[in-house]
Amino acid sequence: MGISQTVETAPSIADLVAAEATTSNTEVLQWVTEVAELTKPDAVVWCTGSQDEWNRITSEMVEAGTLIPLNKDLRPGSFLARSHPADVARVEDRTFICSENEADAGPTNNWMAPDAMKAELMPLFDGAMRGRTMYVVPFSMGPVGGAITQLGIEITDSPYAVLNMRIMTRMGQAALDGILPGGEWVRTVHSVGAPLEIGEEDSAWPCNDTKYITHFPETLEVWSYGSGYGGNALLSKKCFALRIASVMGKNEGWLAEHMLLLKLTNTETNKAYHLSAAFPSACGKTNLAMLQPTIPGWKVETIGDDIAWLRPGRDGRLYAINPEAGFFGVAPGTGETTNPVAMETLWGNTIYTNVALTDDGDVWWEGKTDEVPDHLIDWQGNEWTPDSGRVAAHPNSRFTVPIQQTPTLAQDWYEQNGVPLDAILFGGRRATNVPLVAQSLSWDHGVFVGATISSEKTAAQEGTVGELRRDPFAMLPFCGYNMADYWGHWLEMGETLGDKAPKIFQVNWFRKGTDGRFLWPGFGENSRVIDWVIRRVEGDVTGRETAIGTVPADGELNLDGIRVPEADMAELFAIDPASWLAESDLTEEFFAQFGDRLPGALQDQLAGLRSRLGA
Ligand SMILES: Nc1nc2c(ncn2[C@@H]2O[C@H](COP(=O)(O)OP(=O)(O)OP(=O)(O)O)[C@@H](O)[C@H]2O)c(=O)[nH]1
Ligand SMILES: O=C([O-])CC(=O)C(=O)O
Ligand SMILES: [Mn+2]
Repeated sequence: MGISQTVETAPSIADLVAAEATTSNTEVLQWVTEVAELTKPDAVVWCTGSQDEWNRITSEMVEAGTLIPLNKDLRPGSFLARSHPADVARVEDRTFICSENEADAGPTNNWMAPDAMKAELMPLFDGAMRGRTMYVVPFSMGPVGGAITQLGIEITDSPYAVLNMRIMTRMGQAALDGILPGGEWVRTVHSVGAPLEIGEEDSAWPCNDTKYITHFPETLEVWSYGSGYGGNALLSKKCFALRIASVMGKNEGWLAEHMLLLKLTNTETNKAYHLSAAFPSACGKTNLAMLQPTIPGWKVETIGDDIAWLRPGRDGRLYAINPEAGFFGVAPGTGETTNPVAMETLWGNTIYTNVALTDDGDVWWEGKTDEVPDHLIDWQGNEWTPDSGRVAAHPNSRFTVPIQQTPTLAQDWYEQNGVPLDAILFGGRRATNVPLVAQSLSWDHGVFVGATISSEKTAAQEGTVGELRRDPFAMLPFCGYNMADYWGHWLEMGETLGDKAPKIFQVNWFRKGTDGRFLWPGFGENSRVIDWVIRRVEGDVTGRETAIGTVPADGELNLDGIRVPEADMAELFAIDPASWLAESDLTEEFFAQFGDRLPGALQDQLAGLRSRLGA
């Protein structure tokens, strides 16, 4: 039903909202009505998450030219979307934490006072959905009713966002029914910021040069304007599940983390372990989550690839869930040899964004196959041949696919109350300095290690690829409050967990030789590192203590069946005190910006490191 129909008594916006409403919760109805009155859409659709709804929206988008259906025999139920060439990644400089007090956002976030931000946003949202349909998308992060689960609603004028949300979350009626009067839920609003005049033709990827990704942690709201790209538009993901949830967790005694989650089973003893790992964007979470061990003795199953919520359980251990229901993964570099599990997962029902199209209606990206096709349509819709001199797929091109298609999915993904964690890994992309693996000397030292992670920039955020930046806990762009308070919260969690706390390790798959090649083969071979990690957890190996942590002693890392030259192995574990001292100076500078909010325990850890390095 549209308000553009020429009847004398055009229905009011409130009527439009109420007519199709699938809830009687007055708080929800009132909020949806307010947003509709502000944004002035032509129509309102309450999403139920049904297959019919999916079919209808995909057909409409194919007709509008926004989605290209892929060859049904090769990729059933799958589509390609090409974004605007300037709307391809998260926009961190346009991302704001709008807490009442600036100090609560901390020095690593852009901040604006909530009232000031709302005053800036409201004129933009006023009429932003004109000529478009407003979708009301209820979703659950985690199994509905679970101990760690949270609920939210995204209002969006992007059907692309709706389809992605249906894959990425438990979206639909059950989530809406779970929102009880007076209950806690997160309100998120998204507009591509491209209202249509009557008769104006739409573009395939509407967006706006002006972009705002704004978070209001005190009122549990997200307002996102101007971008259709995943991390900016799928508000369940980085906006809610990390930025807002990290604040909820701080207040309620849990943690929202940029972590993959996996289950490991020792095939001899049948004992199961759970491990989470925080690596910055495009630094290997999806790959590790789908690890295919190259050594015998381990079965690896996937639980999550990007976000984990952690909460102490009744038995005093730390429990984790993957709040999401799909993967929004980096396409380039994903291939049969690097990540066969992902390739199998992608058999169908997938939305591809900014990859290349083959002549037979399939998708391609750099690294998908060894041989490069002779002809493609590139991510911008142009003819492409291998001598075009440019990439066929955007470096941050992505696939969105339901987690349930993963052949290695652990039954634990369905666990209402999560899985107990045995180990936590922190990592980054470091060409130098950081060894392949090192165990932290204590929980506090582990928090220090997490707090001081730096990594080379990737294509997942705008900016210069390769530049080294601090990315504490891989949360630099995702922590919704003062990072120093966040470290304090982690330190407190260690006190709460005591000797039931998971063990903390640092890893680096990306160390390079002077010739620029990776020293470690990575991917499936990372199982050798995980194997050592679990043997440390069990106390089966002693390791060798160094200034920066405990590394495998000679012979402890299983290298059966691979050939890494001895010189490379030595370089992978080389710890150069001079460069670590130089790094300590940078850490001191980095810490200084937090002033007296920096927990004293981290200062102590820095002093301890320097003294172990012989300073
Ligand atoms: N050399 C090397 N490259 C790796 C390894 N694991 C992953 N990569 C590459 O790193 C890139 C990103 O990997 P992903 O697993 O998609 O990264 P992610 O952390 O899930 O990224 P986000 O979805 O942005 O959070 C891909 O190009 C991978 O091929 C590894 O062990 N060694
Ligand atoms: O948020 C996104 O757009 C994709 C992602 O996982 C990341 O960048 O970490
Ligand atoms: Mn991520």
